[in-house]
Amino acid sequence: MKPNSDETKTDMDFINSHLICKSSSFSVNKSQILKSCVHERNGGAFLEVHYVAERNTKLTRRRHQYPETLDKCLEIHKKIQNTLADKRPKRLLVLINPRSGSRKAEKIYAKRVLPVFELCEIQTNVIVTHRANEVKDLLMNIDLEEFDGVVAVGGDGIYNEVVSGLTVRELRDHGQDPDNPESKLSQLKLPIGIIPAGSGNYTAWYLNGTKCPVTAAIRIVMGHCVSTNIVSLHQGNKCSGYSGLILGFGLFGDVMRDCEKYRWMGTSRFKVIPVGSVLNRRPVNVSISYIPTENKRLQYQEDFTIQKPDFLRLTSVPVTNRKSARDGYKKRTFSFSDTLDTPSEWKTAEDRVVYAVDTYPITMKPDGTRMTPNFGGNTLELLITTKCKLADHFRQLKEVDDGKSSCYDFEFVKKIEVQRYRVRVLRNKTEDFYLNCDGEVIRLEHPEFDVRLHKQVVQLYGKAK
Ligand SMILES: Nc1ncnc2c1ncn2[C@@H]1O[C@H](COP(=O)(O)OP(=O)(O)OP(=O)(O)O)[C@@H](O)[C@H]1O
Repeated sequence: MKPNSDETKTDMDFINSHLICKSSSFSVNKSQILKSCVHERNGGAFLEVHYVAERNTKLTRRRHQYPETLDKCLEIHKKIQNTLADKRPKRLLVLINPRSGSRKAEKIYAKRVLPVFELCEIQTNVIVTHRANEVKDLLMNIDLEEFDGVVAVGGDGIYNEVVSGLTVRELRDHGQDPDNPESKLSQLKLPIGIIPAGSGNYTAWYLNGTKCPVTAAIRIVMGHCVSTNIVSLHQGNKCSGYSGLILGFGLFGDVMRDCEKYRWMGTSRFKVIPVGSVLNRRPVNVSISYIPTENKRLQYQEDFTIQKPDFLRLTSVPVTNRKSARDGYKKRTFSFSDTLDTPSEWKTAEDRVVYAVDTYPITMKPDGTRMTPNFGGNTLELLITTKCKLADHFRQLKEVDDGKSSCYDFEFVKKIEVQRYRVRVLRNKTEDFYLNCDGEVIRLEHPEFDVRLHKQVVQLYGKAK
């Protein structure tokens, strides 16, 4: 039976009063306990408590043993079991990219992650991939009811594959066409965990403040989730992908294409190659149109007393929540993508010659002198880098790389808060253009692409705020 919060609090006081009296310097709270077990030895007994210690941003496992009577051990153990959150996952689908980073993903999983999962008695179904896009295909057909969450072991690319696979699956399961940019996306069925074992590992780093795989594993077993946004990318009536980290056109597409050519250099390619790409930067003639955030009816997000028109209520609320929607609309069930896009909301950007057009679904916001990642915000920042001197461009990119809060305060960088945007390349037909989608290179096949924000559709196992 699920304990109520009063019982949990009392149980926790009880547990701590017993644990503290055995070791005055030690107490635990509910969110620190990984597991407890009772051992009998030489006619006596002891309670073993596995818990989490946090130092800076890193989490480590610790263990404490308490000699007690068997009855007392069993009593405390039972109360600990009651307090452990029922949202902790019990069955995980683990997808490992053996080619990630320095090809140590399998080893990292076996040595640093599996012991945490085993300790917490999590059942795992582990699949090591053999090729790119295998994960996307697999997630189309696998029985998702069998799992409480999906874990990607690798870099931002394998995370992207999991997001893309689950997104297409979600749309298909709700009778929506992934190739239609107007399709409404609801929250993905399963939370996603990321074990950093790739080259960049930015998503895991933003999420946990560290690239430590043990910390990521502990965050997964604790079951706390952070809601995050993604964007969809369409070109020529086809979905080209989804991004949860970066979608960059122009310079950032070229940088990634150049870096892919030098994959054999390992992670050092990201330090050297971009310099050459910037030196060879290409101005691109484009027309950019967008739906600005302020035009949208955002009050629906916050103000639950405002009633949506009936036709929106019936179409936008996920099936499982429709009853509560009819019963007074108590649940927060719809997202921005539920509102209607009308042609009158589109605006056109003035700039026609650009070096880069990019967006970050995890928005970087200034916090003092540094940029810090923000998950699940209401808007997407469309960053347009217009014509500028090479030296100034280098200076600005260096500030981005250093995570400085002033990195977009350059007059040649335009920042527009949007919900959606389109870029049309007014191009020279012989030139190829590329997009950087979470570190993967996508070649532009059509003169126009369409990008749309989907808010808080992904739940990531991570640090609860
Ligand atoms: N078995 C495989 N062989 C080759 N490529 C694979 C395999 N499994 C997955 N991939 C692809 O490898 C690409 C890169 O993977 P991943 O992001 O995990 O590593 P990375 O590029 O080293 O790290 P990061 O993206 O953090 O820089 C992804 O696009 C993924 O689709």
